[in-house]
This record gives sequence, structure tokens and C-alpha cells, in this order.
Amino acid sequence: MPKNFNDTFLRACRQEAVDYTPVWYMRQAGRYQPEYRKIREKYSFFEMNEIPEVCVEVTRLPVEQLGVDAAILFADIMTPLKPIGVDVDIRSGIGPVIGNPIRHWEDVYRLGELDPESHLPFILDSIRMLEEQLTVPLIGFAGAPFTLASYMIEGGPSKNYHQTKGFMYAQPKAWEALMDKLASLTVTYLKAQIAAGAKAVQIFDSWVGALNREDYHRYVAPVMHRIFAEIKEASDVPTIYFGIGAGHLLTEWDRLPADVLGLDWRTTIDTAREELGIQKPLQGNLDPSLLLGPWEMIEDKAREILDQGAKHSGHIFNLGHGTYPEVRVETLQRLTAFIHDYSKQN
Ligand SMILES: Cc1c2[nH]c(c1CCC(=O)O)Cc1[nH]c(c(CCC(=O)O)c1C)Cc1[nH]c(c(CCC(=O)O)c1C)Cc1[nH]c(c(C)c1CCC(=O)O)C2
Repeated sequence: MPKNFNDTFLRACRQEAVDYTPVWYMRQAGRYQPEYRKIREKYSFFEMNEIPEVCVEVTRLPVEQLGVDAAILFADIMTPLKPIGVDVDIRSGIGPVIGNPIRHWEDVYRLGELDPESHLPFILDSIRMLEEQLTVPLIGFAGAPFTLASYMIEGGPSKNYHQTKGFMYAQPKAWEALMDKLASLTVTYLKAQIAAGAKAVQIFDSWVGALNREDYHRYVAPVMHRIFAEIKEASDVPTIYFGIGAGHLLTEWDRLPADVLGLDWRTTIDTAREELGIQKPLQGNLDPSLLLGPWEMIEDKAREILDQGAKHSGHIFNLGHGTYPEVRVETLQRLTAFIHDYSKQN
């Protein structure tokens, strides 16, 4: 680990004292960066992912360009599904598209088991290289079972997840088996990332907000509990749980052995703390669309989020979802500097 290592992000995850509010951005490596677009012209998404030199360069770029306090591994939530038999492609502007969607219980039983060292050596090599080079913590990540299953069942992005939920209601045994397999994969994958050098891990459950509280409790919470408990048992790296439109699930999430909860822009930090009584560290939550508005609006909102975050220990600034291709690099540079300067003074 380099000498000038900045652990502000990790300290905030543990609710320890910090000199300023740390910040990183979901999808901080991506098409809003001219350098990314240039590399992407030459390679497919998975080629970029599978060549460690490229993966390392793309992971480092936003740290150097924006001055953020954490790096997130350049990969996708779909990356570990390819080796277990999911025929997935990432299409620009669309997202993951699956050639062999799950329709019957047989499709669930056909899924293989992940062996990170032999299936994904490029990911672990990239993490080891980054661990030597980075002066900020590297966040490893994985998709949560519900969100992975939604792509595997729908065959691609969806608006209402009705096939996923239909499968869950109509074939509960197959659903449970699918959740179990994906939970094991997530634990195995994250443990391997931690062993290779990831300093924190985030689990993306982007689409789980499609479920009501009762269904979340019944069909998803048990596996999420198992995942966080098994990671906690194996290591002391902070774990972060994030989803979109999931404010109604926050009190359920609060009961999981996850360390940090990620908020989208629909739930303010004040609401989470004062109305829902959440004591865990919180990450978020500027609406990424606001980055397309005038600077004064961005600054006002960032100040409001920082003020709310500062009332309690444990706030990591982030967006409420990933940044968009239309966002200017300069906007994120200015926002990062503002967050650091403002939170140092307050
Ligand atoms: C649901 C989900 C996916 N992928 C991911 C999630 C969870 C977070 C979220 O909700 O956004 C997570 C993800 N995807 C990517 C990262 C890398 C790290 C980072 O945040 O910088 C991470 C953490 C790279 C990526 N993943 C993807 C890109 C764009 C790929 C390209 O260059 O075409 C990147 C940089 C593709 C992808 N992959 C997925 C989507 C919805 C898309 C975007 C489609 C598009 O707008 O083109 C599935």
C-alpha cells in the first residue's frame, strides 16, 4: 500500500472521525469521459474488462481526473455470470442483454458454480495491480441476487420486472434455488476480490425496489442476510448495500448485517435518520440528472446533502445512481472540489 494512502472513505464507512466528507461517484468510469470513449471504440465492454492493463487504466482514470476518495473496480454486475453459463453481452446505451434467459426450473439447475481464480483471473490480477498503484481504497462489487435474476429472467433491462416477479410467485422453489445459487456466487466472488486487495465491497441491488416490503422480506431478505453475514465472518472490510427507489425497504435493510446503506435521491438523509431511525453510515445521494442543470442548483443541493450528512457520523457523498454519458467531466471535478472544501470548513 503506498505511503500517502488516503483512508478517509474507509473511516467514514466505520463512522470514525474524518477531516472532510469523502466522495466517489457510481459509474465514475464511463462514457462521459472522452478517454473512456476512445478506449471503448477499440474494445467491447467485456474485452476492456478482461485485459488487466485496460481495466486498471479505466479504474484509475476518474481517481486522477476527479480527485475522488475511492476507486471502484471497472467491471459489471454481469461479469461473474458469464462463467456460470449465462450468455450475456453489454450493448452501449441498452445494458446487459441475455441470449439464454431463464424460463424453467431446469434453467436454474443448469447454472454452474463460480471459481474466481480460474474463471476470472483477469479481475483478480487487475485488483492486485490496482492495490499496488492506488492511493485511495479500491471498492470491489457484485450484483445482488434479485437484480442479477431480473436480467437473467427478463433477458435484458425491464420497466416493471413482471417476468421476474411472475417467476418468483409461480415457481417459489426454483426462485429459492436461484437466489441461493446467486448468493453463493456473490459471496465467493466478493471474498476473492477482498483477498486480492479490495478494501470495501458494494452490493448493487438496483432493481429490488420493484418489490413491496412484504415480498422483499419473504423472497429476498434471507439471502441478503446470508451474504452480508458470510462476508462479515470472513473479513472486516466495510460492506455497502445500494438500490434505487428502495426507500420503502430501508428499515428492512437496516436489520441486515450490512455496514453502509446507499440512498437514491428520493429519500433524504434527514428522512432516513429522523423518520426511519437509521443509525448506520449513509452513502449518497445527489440526483445524477441534476448534474445536467446549472451549477448553482448543483451546489445548493450538494450543500444541503452535506449539511444533512454532517448531523451524524458516517456520511459518504455519492450520486443517487450512476452518472450519465451527457455529464461534463468539468462538472464532476468542480463538484468534488466543492464537497471537499465545504465539508472541511463545516
Ligand atoms: C444495473 C447495473 C448494471 N451494471 C451495474 C449495475 C448496478 C448499478 C446501476 O444500477 O447502475 C454496475 C456497474 N457497471 C459498471 C460499473 C463500473 C464501475 C463504475 O461505477 O465506474 C459498475 C459498478 C460499468 C459499466 N456498465 C455498463 C457501462 C457502459 C458500457 C459501455 O461503454 O457501453 C459501464 C461503464 C453497461 C451497463 N451495465 C448495466 C447497465 C444498466 C449498463 C448501462 C447501459 C448503458 O447506459 O449503456 C447493468
